[in-house]
Amino acid sequence: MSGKSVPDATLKLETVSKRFGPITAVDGIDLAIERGEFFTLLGPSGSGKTTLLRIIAGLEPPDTGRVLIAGRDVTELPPYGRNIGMVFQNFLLFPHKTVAENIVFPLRMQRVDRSKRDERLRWIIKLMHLDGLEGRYPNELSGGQQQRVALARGLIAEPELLLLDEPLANLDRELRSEMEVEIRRYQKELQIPFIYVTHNQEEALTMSDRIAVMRNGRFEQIGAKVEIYTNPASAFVASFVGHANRLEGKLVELNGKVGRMEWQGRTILVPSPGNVASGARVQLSIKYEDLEIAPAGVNGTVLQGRNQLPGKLRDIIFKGQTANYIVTVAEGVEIVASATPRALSLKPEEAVVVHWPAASGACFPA
Ligand SMILES: Nc1ncnc2c1ncn2[C@@H]1O[C@H](COP(=O)(O)OP(=O)(O)OP(=O)(O)O)[C@@H](O)[C@H]1O
Repeated sequence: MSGKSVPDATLKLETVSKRFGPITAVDGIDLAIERGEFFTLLGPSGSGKTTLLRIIAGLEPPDTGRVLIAGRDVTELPPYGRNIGMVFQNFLLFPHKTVAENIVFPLRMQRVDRSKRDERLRWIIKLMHLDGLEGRYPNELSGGQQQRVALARGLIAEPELLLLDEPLANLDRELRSEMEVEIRRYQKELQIPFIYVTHNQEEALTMSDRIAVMRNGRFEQIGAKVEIYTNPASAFVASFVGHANRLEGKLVELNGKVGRMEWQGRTILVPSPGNVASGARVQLSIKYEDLEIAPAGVNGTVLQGRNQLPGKLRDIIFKGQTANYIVTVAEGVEIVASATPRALSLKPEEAVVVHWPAASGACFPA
C-alpha cells in the first residue's frame, strides 16, 4: 500500500468522443475535476459544450471513452444512477407544483422518507433565500426566484456534481450578474463541483475557478481563468475571452522573446509568436485595457520604449467605471483603448496617440 492516499477526482473523463453523422461534436476529451471546483465550458455555438454535458449527465451515450464519478465508472449508467444534479436553460419547473413540491421532487424520486425530505427542504430554502415562498406556484415568482428554485431542486439531493447549462440565459442583465455572484457563493459554501456551460465570457470569468475554451469538440485551452485571460494560447482564445484589438502584419524580425511586425508602413514590437519564421503573417492581439491614450502633443519621454500609434479620436463610449476610446489609426482601421473616463478630458476629433508597452499582448500566426 502506498503511504499517501490521493483522493479520486470527482469527475473524470477519459478520451470521450461523440459523433452525429459527419459531425464530431466531442472529440477525444480528457478531463479531471476536483472536489470544490467551479469549472466552466466556454465556447461558441456548436462547439460541443452541451453534448459533453449531456454525456456527463448520462443523457447521451459517448461513442468512445469512459465517464467516472468519484472513481466509479458510470459510462453505462442511466442519469438517475449517477448522483448528479442538473439545472438547464429552460429550467422547467413543474407549473402545477408549489415551490416546495418542485424542490423536493428529486428526493421523492429517490423515495427519501418524509422527515428527511422536510429537513433537507428547510436547509435548502434557507440557503437559497426562498423563505416564505414555499407555497407559491412558479408563475407567482420572479425570474430570479424561479432560478433559485431550479438550483435548489438541483442541489437538494446532495449530488456529487452539479451540471448547469446556460441557466442564466433567459434572465435580464442585472439579474444575471446578481445570480452569477450568488451561484458562485452557493458553490463555495457547498464545495460541490459545478460544471457550467456558457458562451458568455463575462459569466465564465466571474464565476469559474477553471475554464476550458471549446472549439470543434476539443479543448482549445484549459486553465485557471486568469491564465486563460492573460495568456491565451491561440488567436481563437484571445478573440473569445476579453475584448481585444487585432492587428495583422508581417513578422520582419525575431529576436528572442521579441519580434518586429510591419503593420501599415510602421514597425510594432510584438511578443514572439513562437514557431513562426521571420517573413510570416502574424496577428497581434492586444486587450482594450492594455492600451493607453494621450493627447497628440504628449511629452516624448512618457512614450519611450512603448509602441505608439498616432490617430484621431472618433468616439468615446461611456461605460461607467471605464470608457472605450475609439481611435482611427489608419484609413478604415480603428482600435479601442479602455480607460477611466475621469482621467481624461479628450474630445472626439482630437488628435491622439495610442501607446502600450512594447511586446505586451499576444501574437499568433495569422
Ligand atoms: N442530436 C443531435 N443530432 C445531430 N447533431 C447534433 C445533435 N446534437 C448536437 N449536434 C451537433 O453537434 C455539434 C455540437 O453541438 P452542441 O449542442 O454540443 O454545441 P454547443 O457548444 O452546446 O452549442 P450551443 O451553445 O449552441 O448549445 C453541433 O454541430 C450540433 O449541430
